[in-house]
Amino acid sequence: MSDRAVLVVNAGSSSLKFALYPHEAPVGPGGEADHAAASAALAAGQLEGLQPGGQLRLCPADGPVRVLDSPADEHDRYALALDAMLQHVQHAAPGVAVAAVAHRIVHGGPNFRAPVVLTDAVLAELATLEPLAPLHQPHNLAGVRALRRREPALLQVGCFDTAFHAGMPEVEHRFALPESLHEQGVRRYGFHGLSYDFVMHSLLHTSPIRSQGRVLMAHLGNGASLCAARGGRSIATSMGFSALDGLVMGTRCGTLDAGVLLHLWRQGWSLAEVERLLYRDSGLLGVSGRSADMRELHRLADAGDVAARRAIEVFVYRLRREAGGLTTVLGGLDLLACTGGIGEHDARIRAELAHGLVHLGVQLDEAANQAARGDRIEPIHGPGSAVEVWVVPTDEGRVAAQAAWALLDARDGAARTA
Ligand SMILES: Nc1ncnc2c1ncn2[C@@H]1O[C@H](COP(=O)(O)OP(=O)(O)O)[C@@H](O)[C@H]1O
Ligand SMILES: CC(=O)OP(=O)(O)O
Ligand SMILES: [Mg+2]
Repeated sequence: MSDRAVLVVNAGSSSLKFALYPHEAPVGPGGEADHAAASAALAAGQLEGLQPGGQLRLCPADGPVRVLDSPADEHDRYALALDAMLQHVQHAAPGVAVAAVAHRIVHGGPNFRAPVVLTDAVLAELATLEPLAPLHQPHNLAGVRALRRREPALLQVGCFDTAFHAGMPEVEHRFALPESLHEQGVRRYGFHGLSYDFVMHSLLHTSPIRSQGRVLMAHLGNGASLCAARGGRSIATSMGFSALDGLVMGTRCGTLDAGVLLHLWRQGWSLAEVERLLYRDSGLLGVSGRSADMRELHRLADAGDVAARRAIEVFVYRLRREAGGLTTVLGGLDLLACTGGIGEHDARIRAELAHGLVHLGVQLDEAANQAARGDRIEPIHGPGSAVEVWVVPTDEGRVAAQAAWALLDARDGAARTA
């Protein structure tokens, strides 16, 4: 076993997911990583209760939950939680040194199109993007700063959700707004890029030809988006300037007529109230008035709850509508891939999406769809389907770890030749 590993951190508003990955040599014809052959994470889990007033807990992926002290001061909370995480990974992988920490950072803005070492200057620039992803960016950066305070010498690397979409054509990333705003960076960026990168590389091994054709990837989790890819690269995506656009999400509204915002402002809503409405009180939660969790909504809808059923119907309708638009951009469809918590586990939503694309020749193997558990990559299309359909369990952490290793290897190489 390798004696060095990269710790991947994905910090959210109340929890921080972590996983420790050993060194993985890039393999495959183009030097790309073979996700299918990759070894498992050496340790994984999450810290919960990071929000003020929360009960801090360390929840290892394969062990009992540890309840931690919960100091009131935010810096003390982070310090205590990170101590517990570092102790846990040292215990779970004895003798393995953490060579770097790779962070999932959702917004890289116009300038960060590849993984980067997180210096103070980089952090300051990334902080200016916080208003564009208020559910994610402030927490992503808080994780970096807290680790920096605790381990100042540790190399920290930022890996951006937006980077996978950096090559989208201009017509896709431009808003129909004046040039001056475009120059300020008001454009579409796209998100969930680490997930799409993982899915695309996974498909390259199972469907080497079709994965390079017209591919639609559906990342359906708490946040949700679609990505159209050709030649393995993103050419269009449903999320835009911020992580609000596109599909209906757990608590986010997705695409919204900007006239609604003008209407609310005229009614006297404050900026904070509008932000809260769009990011936290809308989506599945807003429409149902019940829950942001798709499992819970199915349970309620099956028991006859009309509002829960309506939320699922709006989610599915908008998913199909957006999928239709992107397949037109692609000029047809060779492969559809489903990932994220809902995409991996929810056979009913997968079927709803696939049935909305029958006109393109999508045909499911209904039994295979029902049987797919999201624990491995597997096909769910029928024998006569013109389009391959795959369930792909995503691993954003592995993409971040591989990016960090590439940076570390390049540094080691440069140090040897210096
Ligand atoms: N077995 C399941 N069946 C249906 N939905 C599921 C299942 N497991 C998770 N989900 C849904 O996935 C969503 C969370 O997705 P996930 O990708 O885990 O979220 P996050 O964006 O926080 O990483 C929730 O709506 C949850 O209900
Ligand atoms: C960008 C985004 O929405 O991420 P998540 O799905 O993790 O909330
Ligand atoms: Mg997610």
